[in-house]
Amino acid sequence: MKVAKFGGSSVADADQFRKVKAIVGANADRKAVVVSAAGKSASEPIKVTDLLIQIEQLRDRGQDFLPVFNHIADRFIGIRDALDLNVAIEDDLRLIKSQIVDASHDYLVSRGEFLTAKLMADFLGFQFVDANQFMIFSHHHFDYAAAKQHLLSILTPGSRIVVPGFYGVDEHGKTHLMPRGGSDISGSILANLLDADLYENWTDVSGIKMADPRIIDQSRKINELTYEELQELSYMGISVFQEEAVQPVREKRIPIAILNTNHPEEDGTLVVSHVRESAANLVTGIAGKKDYVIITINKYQLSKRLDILSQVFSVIQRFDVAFDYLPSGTDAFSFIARRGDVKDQVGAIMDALRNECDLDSVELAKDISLVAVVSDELGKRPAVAGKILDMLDNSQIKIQLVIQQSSDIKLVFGVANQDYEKTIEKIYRNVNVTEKKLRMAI
Ligand SMILES: Nc1ncnc2c1ncn2[C@@H]1O[C@H](COP(=O)(O)OP(=O)(O)O)[C@@H](O)[C@H]1O
Ligand SMILES: N[C@@H](CC(=O)OP(=O)(O)O)C(=O)O
Repeated sequence: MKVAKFGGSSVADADQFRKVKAIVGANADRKAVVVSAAGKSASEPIKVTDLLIQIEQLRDRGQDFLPVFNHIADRFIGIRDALDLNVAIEDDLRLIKSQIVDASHDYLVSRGEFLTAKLMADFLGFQFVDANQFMIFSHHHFDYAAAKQHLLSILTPGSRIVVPGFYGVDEHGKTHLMPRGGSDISGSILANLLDADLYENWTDVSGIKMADPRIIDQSRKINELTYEELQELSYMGISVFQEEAVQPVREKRIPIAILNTNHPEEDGTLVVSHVRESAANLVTGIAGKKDYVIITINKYQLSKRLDILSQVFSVIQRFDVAFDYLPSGTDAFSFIARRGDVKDQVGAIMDALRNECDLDSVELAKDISLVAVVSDELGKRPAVAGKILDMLDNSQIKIQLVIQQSSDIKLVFGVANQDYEKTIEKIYRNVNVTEKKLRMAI
């Protein structure tokens, strides 16, 4: 059997619902469907999830949230009426409206998936199974054993189900929201629980492109890639698949197919444990994110000074800042974090490091982008990394740092924010032009 997850863009309006029905109806193996909340469409510039977040913000500021709520309600009633469904969605909307004043963040923001799944279940003629009946989290970890037991008690032989993505329930019976993009995780967990043969992830692009299609027009599609490569690309910013959604299917070696709801006839991307020789490229994908800050700590023979390292870490711990990378050398190490995670604490962190730690110097670099080149080949053939560095060396882009972990499949460059798009473009064009030459040279 297959688990099919449809993203926000695939369920944004009645026309998209019809496409989903055609896809699901085309293969009887599609027995479990997971949906996100209605997303952006030509006439709807804001995802329902973001509208729900707006409601929460307005509520917390004591402002009127009803116009935003009414807009959401009209969207769902509009889809219901356009599809001629019998679901009494007004009852659900009335209940949600009455709960807004006291609702938790997780409960309120999860309602988009709940309402979308209710409509989709009716439209497909499938059983609606609420995620709070079996997506059980215990102390922030997913409880596979309990979840499977609950799910099996709900399913009847031959049942076909629709499940809302993005949330589950915690050990206290409260709604547990996953990170943004979390319906991908729900689908992956469901595929694991049901031992699916395939996890289909339906979105608005025909597979994963080698580089962000918003930067590289007509970017080449990745036909096959490994779970590990996908995880690295997702971590580094491709929004098409949530990073934490890889592990549940990887564990059971369930392949993932990334497919296009608007063009179901097109081949997508297949994610597997091992890529066929004929499908492998020297560089699988390029991804990145803007707006990092880098704090570099310098101290003579730092690698031998555990006392100093512990002073530094106690400062970092006090500010409770998540970091993405921690490259180190003999006399220095850098602490690389997203600007959003550091917020406005950078000045205070720098002061604390200078005042409380016995360092030679502390440096700060802001407005840095990280660009990652991901490929299984990097681990196998280190010369590929050298060739890519050569290419950038000739391109007038100032590389501020390079990170390659030993057995890694990823090479990360730090560049100024203003060089972000140019760096991706340079690597993309050069890799494509020289792929054949590189193959011969190595
Ligand atoms: N390398 C890439 N390949 C394909 N899509 C990408 C890539 N990087 C970023 N994207 C973006 O990811 C989007 C799909 O993800 P998302 O918006 O989460 O879809 P959905 O609404 O289906 O969940 C695409 O529209 C595309 O703009
Ligand atoms: N609706 C949630 C969860 C999700 O997975 O959405 P999407 O499939 O549209 O990325 C979000 O916007 O984060």
